[in-house]
Amino acid sequence: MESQPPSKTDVAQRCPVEWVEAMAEAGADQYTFHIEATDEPKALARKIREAGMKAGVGVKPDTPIEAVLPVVEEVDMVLVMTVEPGFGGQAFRADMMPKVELLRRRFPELDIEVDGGVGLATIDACAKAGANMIVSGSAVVQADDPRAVISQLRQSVVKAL
Ligand SMILES: O=C(CO)[C@H](O)[C@H](O)COP(=O)(O)O
Repeated sequence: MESQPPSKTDVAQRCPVEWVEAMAEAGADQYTFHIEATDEPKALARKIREAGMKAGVGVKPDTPIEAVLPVVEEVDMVLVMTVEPGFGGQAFRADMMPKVELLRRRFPELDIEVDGGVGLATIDACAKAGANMIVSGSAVVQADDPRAVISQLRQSVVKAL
């Protein structure tokens, strides 16, 4: 059987607990919820793992990183939003990099993702801060050569690991 690419789901909506089983049944490998969307992040993370997926927790720009620290031991990845969630094409928030740096210092093995405004002009700041997973929308889809951009983004992260 051909191997399938990993399937990753970011759920920014309210009531993220309602979608866990459906996403697992649909074949998602990882389920990321936003810390602002639940009062019970640890229980949600456990439910996601029990459903056979990796658990991720995201934090919006206006939320202090301290909000996710109690949950880190229960998740596989922390997503630091570098724009307000909602749509692509927004400007990268460099002032979010201290959140990434703090996480990397405290959790050397943790997967740390950044999402929003990440492209060739901003990837080095993310990589240097300690991000090892990135989401890049506009910079890739609007590029003349998307493959080359993806490759350069990847190289920047790998170089900093
Ligand atoms: O939906 C998003 C944020 O909610 C996009 O994933 C994110 O903004 C990436 O797009 P871009 O690289 O264009 O910023």
